[in-house]
Amino acid sequence: QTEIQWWHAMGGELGAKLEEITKGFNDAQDEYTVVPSYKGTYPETMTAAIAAFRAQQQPAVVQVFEVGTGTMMAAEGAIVPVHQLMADQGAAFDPQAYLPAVVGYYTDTEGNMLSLPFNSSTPIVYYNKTMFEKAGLDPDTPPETWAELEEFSAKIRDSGAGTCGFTTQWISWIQTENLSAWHNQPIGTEGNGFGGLSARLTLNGPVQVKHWENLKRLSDEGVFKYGGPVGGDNAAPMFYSQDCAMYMASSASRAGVIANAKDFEVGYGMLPFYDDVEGAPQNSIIGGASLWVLSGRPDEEYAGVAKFFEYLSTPAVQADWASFSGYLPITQAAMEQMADFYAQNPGADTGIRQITLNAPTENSKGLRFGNYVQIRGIIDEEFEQLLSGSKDAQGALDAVVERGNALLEEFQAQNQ
Ligand SMILES: O=P(O)(O)OC[C@H](O)CO
Repeated sequence: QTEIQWWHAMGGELGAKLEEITKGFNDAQDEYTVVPSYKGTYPETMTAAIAAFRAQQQPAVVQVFEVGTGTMMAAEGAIVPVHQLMADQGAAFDPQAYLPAVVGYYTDTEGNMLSLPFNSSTPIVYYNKTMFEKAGLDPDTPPETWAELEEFSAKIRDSGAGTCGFTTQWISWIQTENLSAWHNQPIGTEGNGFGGLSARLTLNGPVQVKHWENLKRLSDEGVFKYGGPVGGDNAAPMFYSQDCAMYMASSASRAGVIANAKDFEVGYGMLPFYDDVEGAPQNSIIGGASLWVLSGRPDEEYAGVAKFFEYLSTPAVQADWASFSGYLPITQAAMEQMADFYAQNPGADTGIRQITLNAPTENSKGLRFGNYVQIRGIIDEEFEQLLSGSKDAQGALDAVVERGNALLEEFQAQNQ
């Protein structure tokens, strides 16, 4: 038997489901055993894989979050492009089967898909219907705009239903990148980096500045509670404990929310928007991750990886994973299989409706920048400067642009 190492970043309920899916493949044939290993957060998993590659101890497959795509695409000798792997191994692979928002993200400028889409998400609003009722709010109506979100938060706090209006995961992904796409604002030049390595950040525009200013004010007022850097791991507990009535998080936080919302009913809503921004709401962008194949492993492992990827791409596996997790159905076929599930689980389709709300523009089809994992770290650092009062919103976002652009220049110089 050939063992195939798969490093991933899925913890909790998602990790358990990933192992169950892998077992399904291992049990169905006897040539290969895929061994999944949890390596921590997305940035930790990516860093571990890069270090392992340098030490020639890399796994065959690694799960890399969507914002690592620019860096992975540039690492030409280190990766085996998925379209090439599947062709070399004579495996079935149809990039056209994937939804356009997904294909575009993982395809190079020649139209080749370089990694295998596996888990695509988008951020949504989870809200506590039980707290809404206590506050005299309609439990079936989530806030549509930021003004409503503030109004609802005031009612939650004034009525004593909760101490905090809302919290959020990922200041970078949700409150900066998606905020921008949702309001049809660019975050960088060259179509948010899709046009090439000369792209530079522009995420210090008036809409982003106004939004960060609001988050600072709401934080000072106690309406918003910050969940911490990177994914904002402290946010979920504040929602589960019913301190905060609303929680902006990945659609794939659904599995965790269902498991932890023991004493209350959960509602689902789209991200709020500013109704004075023309073109909002536009569409949100994907998050999550894809599977990259690393070079330098024995040939027999690649034959097994191709078989495993065929299995992961079947509509049944995709639909099972998406229904359980809240990740989006990433192929047309999986989406069709999920029609009954969506009909029986109101709100579970919020993410897919939001990401397809309008045809994507240059500002809302995603982003592709090198060194972006580090740039996300800068976004977190500057947001904390804002919260502590050391900088105002304009100053913090200007600093993100200046420091981020230095990293983009460095990346361009190294990869041209
Ligand atoms: O938690 P996920 O898998 O939906 O991913 C969230 C972000 O996209 C990570 O960059």
